[in-house]
Amino acid sequence: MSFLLFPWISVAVLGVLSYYLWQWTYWKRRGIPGPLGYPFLGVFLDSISEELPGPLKVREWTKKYGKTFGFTEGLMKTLVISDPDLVQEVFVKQYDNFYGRKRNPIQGNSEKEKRTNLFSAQGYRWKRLRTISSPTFSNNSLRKINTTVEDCALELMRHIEERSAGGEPIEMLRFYQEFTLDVIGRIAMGQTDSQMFKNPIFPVVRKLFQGSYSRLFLIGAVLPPFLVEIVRQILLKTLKMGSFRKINVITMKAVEDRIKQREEDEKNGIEPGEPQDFIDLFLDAKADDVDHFGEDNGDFTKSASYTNRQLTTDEIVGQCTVFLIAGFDTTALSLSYSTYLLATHPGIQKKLQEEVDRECPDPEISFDQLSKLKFMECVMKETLRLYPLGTFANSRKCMRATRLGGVEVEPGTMVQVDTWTLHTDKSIWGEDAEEFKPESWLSDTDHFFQKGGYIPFGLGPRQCIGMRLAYMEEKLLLAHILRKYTFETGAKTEIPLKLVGAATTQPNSVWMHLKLRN
Ligand code: HEM
Repeated sequence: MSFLLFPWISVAVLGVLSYYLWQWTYWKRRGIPGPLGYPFLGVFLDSISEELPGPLKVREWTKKYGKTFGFTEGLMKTLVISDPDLVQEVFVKQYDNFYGRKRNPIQGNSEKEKRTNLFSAQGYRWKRLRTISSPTFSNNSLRKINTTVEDCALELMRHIEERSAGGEPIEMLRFYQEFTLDVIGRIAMGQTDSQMFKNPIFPVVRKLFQGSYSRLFLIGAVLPPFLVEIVRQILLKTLKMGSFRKINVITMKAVEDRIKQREEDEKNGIEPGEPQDFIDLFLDAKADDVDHFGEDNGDFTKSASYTNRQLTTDEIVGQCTVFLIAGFDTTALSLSYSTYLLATHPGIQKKLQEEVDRECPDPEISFDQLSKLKFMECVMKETLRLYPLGTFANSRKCMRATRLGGVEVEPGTMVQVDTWTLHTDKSIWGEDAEEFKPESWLSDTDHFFQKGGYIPFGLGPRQCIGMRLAYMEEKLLLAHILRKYTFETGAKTEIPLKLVGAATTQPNSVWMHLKLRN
């Protein structure tokens, strides 16, 4: 019997191998330049190499192959772009052709999962989640959580005071991660008080962003489709995805507890008060206009199971979890890069301190005072220009055949922006594009707003939903720190920063002395 099966198995294996080889030469056959890597794997080994973080490797390739090039990782094919017009085309003008985001198959099928989230969902499901979630990040909602965020900032100040009292330097990235986790824990995961430096999920969350785990995760790109689900289940039970599960369990409990508490309050005739956090806001949220979207293509039509105007418990857990994952490291990194740039540009730091002293004279810093910190905003914008974050998210999946700058793009092709190159393109930013010059955001910024030229939070309908929250957290914390301290570099500070990472880029460390101001 096995003898009879042999020819069929051989044909099947040969078929799979030939298909992999055919895909490996995909861009070459179309005359698009790019790194070939190895047969079957494409550039997968470069993606997991520790030599250079992924986004910086892509920047090197742009230098070599130009502003449009392609690469493959197993069966996944990616077109990389760094021309602002093409970015605008993909993210805005041709949004209907590119409404999915690049995803590794090991992340599962966002169409089928009960607990999908805003980051992974696409089509109608994404639109519904986005419509329901958007009010949660409005000025009105952020104003309500300003006190909680300030509480977290003041708690971090206590830890900074303790740690810096003897003149010891502080590793600021670690401190900022404690702050951002505390904020998300308190506004999206049901945490009732500060857990700074004692939160049991801190190592679990941090692990998600560590290089070795991120690299393992990338393996899904090169597996044949029939193996993806098997490997996914193994990873879910063991490594990185085990961390996802722990976070999900904590959030699920918080949401269920809140639902029970609301039911009990209702039974006892207690009037619902002001929403305390995102869980309350999500439980209250309704999308009245969700079925009035006018897309004329089939992808946005409602599937029977997701027409509910309110979020299901699973969806609330999905949203809160993704806010933790999308908001924890990004905001902490942005604060770390700003800190480094301020310490290495003392004149700019002084100017910022003067603004903070002028605009925030009271012990507490109000939501309205934050909007007066214009120079602070320039510092944050300029930081994200020089050190863009989460750049892997600045990607789209082609959903229907189209053309992009003369290149035919087939459905299933991923389009990735090389944000690092875009943000220092001399034709947009001038000859001193690599320099830190926040004051230029104060003056005529028309040339900065070349459409598609500056995308720290992405662009178009899928732009980062947490942008205003991130700015609010950063402004509040930096204002409190800079009123009291000046950042100074020391022997342990790495200058220039040593950048590490796999799918993301982060500084190896950001050691700072916090010198008390007179
Ligand atoms: C400095 C901090 C942050 C940076 C630099 C950042 C950056 C980004 C980028 C580049 C994208 C992709 C946008 C696109 O595809 O057009 C994104 C999407 C997203 N971000 Fe952020 N982010 C930050 C903070 C946050 C925070 C605090 C949250 C939530 C609490 C958050 C939640 C999300 C979500 C849910 C998406 C997906 C949006 C969608 O597809 O509809 N981010 N972010």
